[in-house]
Amino acid sequence: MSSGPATLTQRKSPVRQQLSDYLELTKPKIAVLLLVCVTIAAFCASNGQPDILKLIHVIVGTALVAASSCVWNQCLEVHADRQMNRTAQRPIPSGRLSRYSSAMFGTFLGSVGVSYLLATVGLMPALIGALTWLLYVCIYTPMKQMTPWNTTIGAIAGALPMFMGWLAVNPVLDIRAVALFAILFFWQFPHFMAIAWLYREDYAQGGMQMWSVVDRTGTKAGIQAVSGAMALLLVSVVPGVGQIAMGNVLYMLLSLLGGTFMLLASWRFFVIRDEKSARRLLFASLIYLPIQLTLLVLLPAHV
Ligand code: HEM
Ligand SMILES: CC(C)=CCC/C(C)=C/CC/C(C)=C/COP(=O)(O)OP(=O)(O)O
Repeated sequence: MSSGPATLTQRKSPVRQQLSDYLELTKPKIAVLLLVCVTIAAFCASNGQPDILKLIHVIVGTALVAASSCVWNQCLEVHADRQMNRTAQRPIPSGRLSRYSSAMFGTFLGSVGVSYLLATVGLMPALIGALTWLLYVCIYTPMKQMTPWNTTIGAIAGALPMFMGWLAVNPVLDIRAVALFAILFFWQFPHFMAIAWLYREDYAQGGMQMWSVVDRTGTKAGIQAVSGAMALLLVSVVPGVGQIAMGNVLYMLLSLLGGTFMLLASWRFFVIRDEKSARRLLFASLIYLPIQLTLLVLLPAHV
């Protein structure tokens, strides 16, 4: 006799389920792109030749601290996450993991991560890692319930790991380091405004004060996306300035092209504001960033 759909679907063993729940808590997809950014920053800071051991250390340390911050973010947002379709099935709100064990896991990852950075790549990357953790967990996370300006703070936390990658291999931040930070900072506005629009009902349900919630017409989210994309276009050209070389000219031209592509997708979203234009903008943002980062490593001759 058939015992129903449970026999048809492959269930994970309890141990595998727990492991995948702990992994899910760390938001691994965001972490991967963040670690690509850290790697690019280390390449740019060392004219394409980073000390490989230091690079590995900063990647491992940043991964641990970023994972910890994501775990703690979810420990603090259980009630809101339970109200939102997108997040209700996460390990803590769904009851698969307890808040206590998750908090212990997050604390463990964070302490090991900061100590590891301190021991392997020095004070500054460790300090920025700890500061980023505090900004994301203690300021951005509660701010989401208070004001739409939360995204600006979240974007600072999202962009600071660029400095961690840079400082792991070069003690001096220069204009290119600031440009890398600015590229990642401004990129987050089109990236997130598309998401904020797509999930506006969810965010409202969870009490999150996003621009798409406080202004239900979507005009303000659209303006934030377009303004972010404009600033992104401008700052993305900066790393090519400084030398008249073939690579630099090509870098600037391709950056202008990529920036225009992001600006057009943001503008289209601002004007149309429907599901399709928002999905396209989100997709464009996820394609644009790795390409722009690759250009940064390959093309400009560094002064
Ligand atoms: C204000 C800052 C940011 C906010 C509020 C934000 C929010 C989000 C949200 C809610 C999603 C899930 C969308 C979905 O489920 O359809 C997402 C996806 C994603 N974000 Fe962000 N993000 C921010 C910054 C960043 C940064 C700094 C990175 C990495 C450099 C990043 C990388 C990604 C990636 C790779 C995805 C797609 C992964 C997936 O499908 O789950 N984000 N972001
Ligand atoms: C080194 C270190 C500590 C790095 C951490 C930086 C980090 C994880 C940046 C991500 C940026 C960000 C605001 C993501 C969205 O979180 P969200 O809470 O809005 O997403 P959610 O609604 O899906 O939970």
